[in-house]
Amino acid sequence: MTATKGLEGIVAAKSSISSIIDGVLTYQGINIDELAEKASFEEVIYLLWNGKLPTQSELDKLISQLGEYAAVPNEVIDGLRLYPQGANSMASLRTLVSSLALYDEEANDMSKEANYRKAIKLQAQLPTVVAAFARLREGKEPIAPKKGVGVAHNFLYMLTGEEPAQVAVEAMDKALVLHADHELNASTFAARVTVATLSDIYSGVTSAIGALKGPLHGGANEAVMVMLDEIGSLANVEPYIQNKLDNKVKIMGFGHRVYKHGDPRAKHLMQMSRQLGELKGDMKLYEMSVKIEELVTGQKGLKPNVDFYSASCYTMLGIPRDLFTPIFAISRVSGWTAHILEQFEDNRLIRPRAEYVGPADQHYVPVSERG
Ligand SMILES: CC(=O)SCCNC(=O)CCNC(=O)[C@H](O)C(C)(C)COP(=O)(O)OP(=O)(O)OC[C@H]1O[C@@H](n2cnc3c(N)ncnc32)[C@H](O)[C@@H]1OP(=O)(O)O
Ligand SMILES: O=C([O-])CC(=O)C(=O)O
Repeated sequence: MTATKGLEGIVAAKSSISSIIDGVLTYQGINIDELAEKASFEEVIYLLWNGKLPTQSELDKLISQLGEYAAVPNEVIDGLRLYPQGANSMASLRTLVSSLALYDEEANDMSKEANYRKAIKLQAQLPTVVAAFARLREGKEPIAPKKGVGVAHNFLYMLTGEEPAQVAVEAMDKALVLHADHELNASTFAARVTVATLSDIYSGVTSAIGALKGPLHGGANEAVMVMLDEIGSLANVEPYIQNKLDNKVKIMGFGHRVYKHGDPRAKHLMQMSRQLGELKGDMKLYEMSVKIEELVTGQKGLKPNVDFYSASCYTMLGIPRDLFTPIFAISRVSGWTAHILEQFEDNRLIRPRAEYVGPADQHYVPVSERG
């Protein structure tokens, strides 16, 4: 038995949800470039869960169900009020999702219908709890979700308490489409491992949030913004990045386990970053990002991934940087739940082996005789 570090190249599941073949990403066989330009996030959610694009009435029904389930139990919000000041946003989201399960009477109902309903609830409620987290820590009361609007619109509304600009809704919607699913990424794998024990969907999503939090995965979008803030100006990009590269420090938002010639989602976010900069009349973050890309790609051959340009986009939408990874979760919960439902359809416990590299032929030594 020989271990493959990081399971690189190991095919660990069959899935018909999304694919990455020769650097091309599809959701249910539809190229991400097409979906980014044409699909709404709600259409993508339906596509991931049902394997086909919705008809108008199916789409209307999903939007209405998302609106119906978006309010969260008061107890969950009351619990959130007790979280310590300065609590980490992803740790808070992890706890919030776990606590949502406590107040869902069907949390442990493993029927197909209940699991599909819980997928809708999770998709509906994540934006609500992220917005409530963001408001409460600023001393503001949470805003109740609206009915009949899409996830992007509702999230921005609940965050700010104001009707969001159309351009902001469109940008957020596209970002949600681009982040929705990605084959067997680390958080999705964590979700599938968890539910393959026949644990519940909330446990699967809680595991996934824990995995997404790390800076080698979803946490990289916040880390990119930390870097941009540290750099501070276009003039400082070159000395800052050169120093990191010379010292073999990883540049957040670059590289990918699967894509070796570039992440197809990055170009859409790059374009969005430029457009938002133009609209704002402030190109600083976009220009800094382009300069970083020139240096990192030029010297290391590493290309930006989905997390790189999303950082400048979200900042230009006025979103605090520690909400970037929770926003990733608001989108990816569609993919996590699709994978969980797929796992339940044809489940088998996921239990790989380890290559033992510890000592052999050891014996118990009484504590009094240990050196
Ligand atoms: C949504 C997502 O999860 S997208 C990924 C988000 N993560 C990031 O942006 C964090 C930065 N990137 C990385 O850490 C990596 O590229 C990962 C985690 C995404 C992929 O990792 P792996 O496939 O395991 O590659 P690994 O970390 O082994 O890197 C291979 C080599 O490239 C280098 N490398 C990889 N990424 C970077 C980077 N961002 N900056 C500088 N060097 C890098 C490594 O240092 C390593 O060099 P070495 O062989 O000289 O030691
Ligand atoms: O697939 C991966 O390893 C990481 C990634 O890009 C994602 O989850 O979107």
